[in-house]
Amino acid sequence: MAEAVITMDGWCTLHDTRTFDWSSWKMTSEQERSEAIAEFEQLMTKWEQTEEEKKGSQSIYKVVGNKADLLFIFLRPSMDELEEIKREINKSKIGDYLIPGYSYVSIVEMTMHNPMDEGKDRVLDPRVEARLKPILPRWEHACFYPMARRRNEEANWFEIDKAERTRLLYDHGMTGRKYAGKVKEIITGSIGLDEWEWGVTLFAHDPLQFKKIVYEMRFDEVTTKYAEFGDFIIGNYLAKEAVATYFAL
Ligand code: VOV
Repeated sequence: MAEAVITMDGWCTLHDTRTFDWSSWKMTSEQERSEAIAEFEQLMTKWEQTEEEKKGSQSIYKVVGNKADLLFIFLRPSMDELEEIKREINKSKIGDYLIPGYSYVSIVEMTMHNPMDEGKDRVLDPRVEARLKPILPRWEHACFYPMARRRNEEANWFEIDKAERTRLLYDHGMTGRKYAGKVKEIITGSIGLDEWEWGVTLFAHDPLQFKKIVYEMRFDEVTTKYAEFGDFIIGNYLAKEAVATYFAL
């Protein structure tokens, strides 16, 4: 029987997509609209304070395709807080127009696969802490997709030797390193929490880099042999200062 790898787990994560009900919004009075926007900005300020206190992080993206209009990413120490945030949005005035769409629940994850880390106490390393409780980079673009490792007769990730899995992920990490400064990744584990096994959240200044890294990784053995992918979603960063403009008619 193959050995399970030890994971280190960090903040709980919610990817929450919403479609904006523009038709109803257009029928709403200007005063109601500005009150809804002001209340939403206050919510964002509250979330920012949580981030300043290092008790979580969040970001909002304007979704490019028609899968949704907005993608919210929230990271918090507990699932309770994530559910509370969702409820807070739904109860807010603007929540009346934010129709819930696809969502994904997972937990920031690092595995002990990296052979270069063998023997080191990763828990005490502040870089590990920063990766498990990440402050989302305010880069211009984000890309999210869920994925799983293949589990069929010819290729079963959960059956192969731990050393082999470490080798494959090491090679994967080497490909990833080429994108330092261009792509940042947050891997969240979702086994037992959502439909796939991992959520991949990528950040880039230039969205072309998403295409390049995902393409290049398709040639890594770990992806070629063992990766299955869900739907991709691409968004452009929405800063608090730009919220009023986003909702303006
Ligand atoms: C931005 C670049 C980048 C870098 C540097 C990087 C490095 C690393 C390292 C060193 C490790 C292993 C140790 C750990 O920390 O867990 C991982 C782990 C993982 N990765 Fe990764 N990855 C990147 C990027 C990156 C991408 C673009 C993808 C999507 C795959 C693709 O084909 O589209 C991905 C997936 C994953 C997954 C699902 C895991 C967990 C697998 C498991 O079975 O446990 N990843 N990853």
